[in-house]
Amino acid sequence: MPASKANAQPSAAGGDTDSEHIAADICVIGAGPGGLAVATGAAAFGRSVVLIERNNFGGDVLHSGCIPSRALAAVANRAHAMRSAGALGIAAREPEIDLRAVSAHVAGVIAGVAPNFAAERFTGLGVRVIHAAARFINKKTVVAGDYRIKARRFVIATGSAPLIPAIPGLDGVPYFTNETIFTNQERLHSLIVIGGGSAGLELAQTYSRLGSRVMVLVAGKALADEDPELAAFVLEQLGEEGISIHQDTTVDSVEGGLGRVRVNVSVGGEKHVVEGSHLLIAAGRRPSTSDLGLEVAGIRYDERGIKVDAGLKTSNRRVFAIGDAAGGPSYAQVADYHASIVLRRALFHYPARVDARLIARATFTDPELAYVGLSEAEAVKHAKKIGVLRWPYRENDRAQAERKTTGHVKVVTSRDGQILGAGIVGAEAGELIQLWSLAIAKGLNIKDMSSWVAPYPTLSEMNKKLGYSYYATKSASPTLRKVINFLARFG
Ligand SMILES: Cc1cc2nc3c(=O)[nH]c(=O)nc-3n(C[C@H](O)[C@H](O)[C@H](O)COP(=O)(O)OP(=O)(O)OC[C@H]3O[C@@H](n4cnc5c(N)ncnc54)[C@H](O)[C@@H]3O)c2cc1C
Ligand SMILES: NC(=O)c1ccc[n+]([C@@H]2O[C@H](COP(=O)([O-])OP(=O)(O)OC[C@H]3O[C@@H](n4cnc5c(N)ncnc54)[C@H](O)[C@@H]3O)[C@@H](O)[C@H]2O)c1
Repeated sequence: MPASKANAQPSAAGGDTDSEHIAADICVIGAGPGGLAVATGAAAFGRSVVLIERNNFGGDVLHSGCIPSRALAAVANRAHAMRSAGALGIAAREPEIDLRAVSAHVAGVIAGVAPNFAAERFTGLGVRVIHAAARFINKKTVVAGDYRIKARRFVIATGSAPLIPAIPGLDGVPYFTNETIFTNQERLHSLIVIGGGSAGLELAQTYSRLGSRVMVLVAGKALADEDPELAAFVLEQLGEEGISIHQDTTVDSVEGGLGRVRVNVSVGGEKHVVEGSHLLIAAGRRPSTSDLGLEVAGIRYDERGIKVDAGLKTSNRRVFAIGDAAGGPSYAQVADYHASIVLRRALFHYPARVDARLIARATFTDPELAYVGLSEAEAVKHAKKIGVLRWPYRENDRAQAERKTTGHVKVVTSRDGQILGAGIVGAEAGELIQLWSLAIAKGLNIKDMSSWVAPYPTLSEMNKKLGYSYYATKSASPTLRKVINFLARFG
């Protein structure tokens, strides 16, 4: 998109006594990871950018998602390490947890990360920042506070909010969501979690390790979007830690009050009551699309999000939608990836399209669960014959040294070895998956995965050894297969 000289900086066009008129190349609505990445990229290429945020810069990532959940989990995991230190020869002990200090730690981490998301950082790049709620008033104009913005392109990056299921009685019972739980300083004696996705299970394990008795209620299967073979490791570990996970459970109603919650459920036609002191709703997301004036802007949407094509264009050709607002998988890296596509399209007219196979994801339970590319079930549809390779953590020397032997690496290939998908469940899975992300992005063959030298002893060696094990699957001789598999351990 060419930036006319007149538009090199957002300009006050005047003409209306009540509001300032601004003309810009790009107007971004929402300052979460998606919106900020678009604003940064467009400003870096000299485009005039208006960025509108109605709340805090940083969106869910900084205030109510990724960062506070990792910070709180860090405390919980340290507490768990103290309780389970016996295996390493250190006297195990029950940690004394000061929840006020924990809360200060979480706030401190947010404060430490906040400068990366601060409004001043973006004004410094030449972005014009408006603190107000944005709304379209026609197909070409957005109003925000006292401003009317006309732009060549608009980018909706308004994210999502917790989905609160229509459960009878819920209105009358206090509950946490991700927007409130991270500022909690109260001891949660027993926590009922409704929802068995990433958010529900990460928080279930965190609170369990902080000392709460935790029960998880799930409408279907827990971690239903993940490879069941890998998810089973996570569910088993949570079970071993005393978290009760009730799958295929219908929540009929909720009753009670502060410190005393009763959830009436049905499982296979039988009625049960689950009681706890507190309730957390982690039942999915609702895209933030209301009050945006999408109808007057001619932008189609439904309850899952704004409708976009593979290039993230909405039904209004001037407007893109990205990240959680555009439905699809809800991850910060998706919002960021979407931003890169919009930038290529809007700035360079490059016909970039979303390729879902490239998006790696990780659930940060212990063990972590990470995946990239096609699942085994999807791969079967994609390629007539597939190969599945596995490498267990217990065969890795570093995993043995650190007593982190739970889990395995699993890779799905085409018949000729093209890497179609990879999943890892175990320690540092979110880090280890990244090599496979690169392999898939670059179209590598599984044979390439044995052509590099890894430092010893590292967990990353598992990725390489799995590459070697491919040769064993190709050998017709059972003896040779055994030899290759044996040698792979030393490769
Ligand atoms: C508990 C939890 C943990 C998570 N952990 C992870 C994780 O570890 N890794 C990961 O990748 N993802 C994680 N996510 C998901 C991740 O937070 C989201 O996918 C990501 O924040 C989406 O980014 P976004 O830019 O689309 O929207 P958001 O981050 O939601 O930002 C949208 C912004 O738009 C603003 N806005 C909305 N409407 C308007 C309006 N009308 N006018 C002006 N501004 C507006 C909002 O105030 C907000 O600041 C987690 C989510 C939850 C709930
Ligand atoms: N590590 C990460 O990257 C990370 C961490 C947390 C959240 N997230 C993202 O944030 C989003 C929100 O996470 P989430 O776990 O809330 O959503 P989700 O959609 O992944 O899971 C929702 C869960 O709630 C259950 N559920 C829904 N309604 C229910 C009801 N009435 N009764 C019982 N169970 C019910 C579903 O069966 C499912 O298990 C997800 O899309 C996820 O990708 C990512």
